Amino acid sequence: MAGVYFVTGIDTDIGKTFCTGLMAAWLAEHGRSVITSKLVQTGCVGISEDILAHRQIMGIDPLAEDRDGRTCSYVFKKPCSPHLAAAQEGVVMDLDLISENIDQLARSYQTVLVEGAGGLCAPVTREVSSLDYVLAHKLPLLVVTSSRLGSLHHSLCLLEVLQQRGGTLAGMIYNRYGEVDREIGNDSRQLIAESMKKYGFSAPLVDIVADAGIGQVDFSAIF
Ligand SMILES: Nc1ncnc2c1ncn2[C@@H]1O[C@H](COP(=O)(O)OP(=O)(O)OP(=O)(O)O)[C@@H](O)[C@H]1O
Ligand SMILES: C[C@H](N)[C@H](N)CCCCCC(=O)O
Ligand SMILES: [Mg+2]
Repeated sequence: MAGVYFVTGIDTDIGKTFCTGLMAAWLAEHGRSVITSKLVQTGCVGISEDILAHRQIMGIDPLAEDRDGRTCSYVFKKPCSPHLAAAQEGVVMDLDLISENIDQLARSYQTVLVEGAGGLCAPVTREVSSLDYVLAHKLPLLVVTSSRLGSLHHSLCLLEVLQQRGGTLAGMIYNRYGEVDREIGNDSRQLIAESMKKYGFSAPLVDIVADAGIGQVDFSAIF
């Protein structure tokens, strides 16, 4: 399906950038025109480091849209939540500018994958969370979760809040990176799959192994 997807996660550092790059590479490999975007980047200067990582995984150079800031409207130096990083630099973010840039990308590409900052409920501004933004723009969600310890709690909270707030789940990605115990990893996956059903979500749950390359992934259940 074509369109704009919001890639979020159960937490920061969970593999959103890795999985976004892989999904974009997979879509391109399957003939789709695709671009990635980053809602807001913190922790670097210049071109968003997450966008650069997406391009590396996609095997392409940075695009004109990356250099002119259309794929990431705001980049802040402090490696923290966007609301604080922006305040530190005296910037008031214009969320309409962000969505105008995303809309513009969607006019030129079949699929736009927008990576969020942090987990789904993390703040973008002091008032607006990623989830608020996603619901306001009716964006389907691709949620990265993982087999690492602690993911069960975060995953079940996310599913509960998504059900309550009425979000659209297009897919869950089960990132096996950092898995230390196969039995725990398999059981957590099973429990997350059962919980998705319990909360009324029929979206696919797609596995990603550590260091997965394009030949080891299949996102056809999502796209
Ligand atoms: N399946 C994987 N195989 C190999 N490395 C991985 C995998 N998943 C994540 N990583 C690595 O783990 C680290 C954190 O992942 P990543 O940067 O994708 O997280 P993130 O959710 O995008 O974080 P942020 O909230 O900062 O955007 C990175 O070094 C990334 O390359
Ligand atoms: C700097 C870091 N890698 C992320 N890009 C920002 C994570 C914000 C998380 C906010 C929080 O949930 O406390
Ligand atoms: Mg990232």
